[in-house]
Amino acid sequence: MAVLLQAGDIFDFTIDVEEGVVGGASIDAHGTPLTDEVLALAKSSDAVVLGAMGGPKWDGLDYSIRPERALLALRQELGLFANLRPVKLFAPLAQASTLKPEVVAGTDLLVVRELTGGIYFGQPKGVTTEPDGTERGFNTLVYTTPEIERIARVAFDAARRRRGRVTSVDKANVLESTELWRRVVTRVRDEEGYGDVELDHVLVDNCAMQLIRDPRQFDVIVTTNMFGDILSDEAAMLTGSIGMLPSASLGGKVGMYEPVHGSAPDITGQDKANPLATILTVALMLRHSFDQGAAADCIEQAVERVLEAGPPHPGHLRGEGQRGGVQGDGFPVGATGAVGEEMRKILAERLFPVDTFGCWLPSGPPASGSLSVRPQIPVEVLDDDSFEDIDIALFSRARRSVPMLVALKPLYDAAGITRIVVSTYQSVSGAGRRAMEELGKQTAALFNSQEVECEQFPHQIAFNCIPHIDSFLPDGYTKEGEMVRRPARSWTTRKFASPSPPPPRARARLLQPLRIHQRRDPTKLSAGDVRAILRRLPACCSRTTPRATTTPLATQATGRTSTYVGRIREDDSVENGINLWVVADNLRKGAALNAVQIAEILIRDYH
Ligand SMILES: NC(=O)c1ccc[n+]([C@@H]2O[C@H](COP(=O)([O-])OP(=O)(O)OC[C@H]3O[C@@H](n4cnc5c(N)ncnc54)[C@H](O)[C@@H]3O)[C@@H](O)[C@H]2O)c1
Ligand SMILES: CC(C)[C@H](C(=O)O)[C@@H](O)C(=O)O
Repeated sequence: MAVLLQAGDIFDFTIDVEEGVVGGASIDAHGTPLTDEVLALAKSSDAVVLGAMGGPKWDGLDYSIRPERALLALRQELGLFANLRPVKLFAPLAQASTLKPEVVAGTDLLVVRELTGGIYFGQPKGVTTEPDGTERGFNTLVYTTPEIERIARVAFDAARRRRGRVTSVDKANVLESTELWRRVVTRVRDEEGYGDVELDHVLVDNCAMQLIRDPRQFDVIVTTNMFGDILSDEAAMLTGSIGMLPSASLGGKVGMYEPVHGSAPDITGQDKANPLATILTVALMLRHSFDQGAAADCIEQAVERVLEAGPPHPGHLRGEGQRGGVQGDGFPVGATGAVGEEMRKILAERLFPVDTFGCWLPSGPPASGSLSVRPQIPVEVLDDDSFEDIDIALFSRARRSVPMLVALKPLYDAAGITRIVVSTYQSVSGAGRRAMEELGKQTAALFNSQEVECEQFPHQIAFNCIPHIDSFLPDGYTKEGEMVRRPARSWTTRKFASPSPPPPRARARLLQPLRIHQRRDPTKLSAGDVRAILRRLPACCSRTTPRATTTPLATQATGRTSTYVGRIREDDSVENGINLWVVADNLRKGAALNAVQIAEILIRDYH
């Protein structure tokens, strides 16, 4: 949901989301895996995203009311006969597969699985008892020509958009129904104008072997319901984890989008499940059902960049919960402060590859209850010996200039900048946890008509804006102003102007909007040029608002890693001037993430 909402934010679309309960949760609540209401809701939607269902709790139930029946019923009721399962190795995960990297490198195939026929739905089926007491279980593998024709067309059409090659997988040497499958697929190719698509037939047992021998030989694999189920789980391991595989079930009016994996009951509640298959499934939905190809591309690129930034340990990808990369310890310093807390969250989110985490405090014992991390991690006081046997120590101070420079660097590279005039509006969070607590206390006091107490700030900060931050330097500027100027100066040898007016401390809790007047020389950039340059940055670095007049808001950036840039205008008060409005999460982007990203680069490039 968070990915969907954020994609909507960036690409300016809204998708109304309603949730329905299916599978085990529905059995528990309503005694049936799929209620009429939820089926009607699915039918009246434009698309359905399905979470996995099933688990040992319901395994003893009669087949007709098992959780998985909901899935099969939805597929059948929605007419979703074509299940597309793209199997693409993200390059950073070549090492994550249990197969050799040189075998899996370049894997990019599509399994087109027939989804509403075959042995899953064939009649008769069941378990009967013979007169002598012997039990007899049976299912029927049945396919009709129309069922095979329509899935063959899907495969040929898909191959035309890819590398033009279809491998049809069957068991025609033994099973009559799949001998029919082979004949019909060949006829569709020859008689329906798909002569440009290369077709070959492979027996399923051979295909299972070929997939792990040389996956690059495959482009599109089209196969029956059960073979598709099995081969796609096998193919998942080419990508490093079953937690990487999305799927789209198509064919009816409403598309359904399902990660390939199941409910992973063996890792329930352990915070180890890989969410990327579901995230990539949302991308497929945006592409196929909502014509939002750009948003889908952006999500897929974001996944790739996350994997590039810090290759997670293969075990963690597969849900084994190990961490690797650096066989040692990682310690954030000052980890109980606001920045430290944010840094710990980021380390966990990005599966930062170290064996163990600990936290250092610059001095004194941790205040009781100040560490709310789960799982509990050790906190030590920093001393002269602290760095012994430590692989990575993360230090961070809030850098007001970081978000600003994210936006300015590409403009500097493209056209040069001679002068920047900055007005920064900074949040209380930049002054640390105690300052944020003071804001909370003062706000509560004011609402209760009580006197406010000022300890962290020289003046009341709640419902106020203090027009300077930090102490004054002899030249009349503040230390905080210097913190904006200094990094910008070191970034380029050119001269930068002083912040003007002096940066005020605003009462917003978390965010740090920066307003930049920028003049550059010698190349002239229009507002459109600037927008185009910033749009080319990866979404995880910077986002421009969809319309020229939209101003990014503090609330938009809260908890996000991007720098948001909007209201890009030409400034006619100076030659070649540009005005930008830049917003970022002060703690996350300006302070905590930076140190973590630097550590990730160190591990990636130098470890
Ligand atoms: N679409 C669905 O709803 C769906 C699909 C497959 C299985 N199932 C159901 O799920 C239950 C468990 O089935 P299973 O164990 O055979 O298959 P599974 O896919 O749930 O798990 C197989 C293995 O892969 C791991 N795994 C699965 N998803 C993962 C993820 N996102 N990240 C990391 N590791 C992951 C699991 O921990 C497990 O070790 C069964 O009840 C089955 O019917 C549901
Ligand atoms: C849970 C089960 C019914 C389902 C299937 O066999 O289709 C699953 O394995 C899948 O791959 O989606």
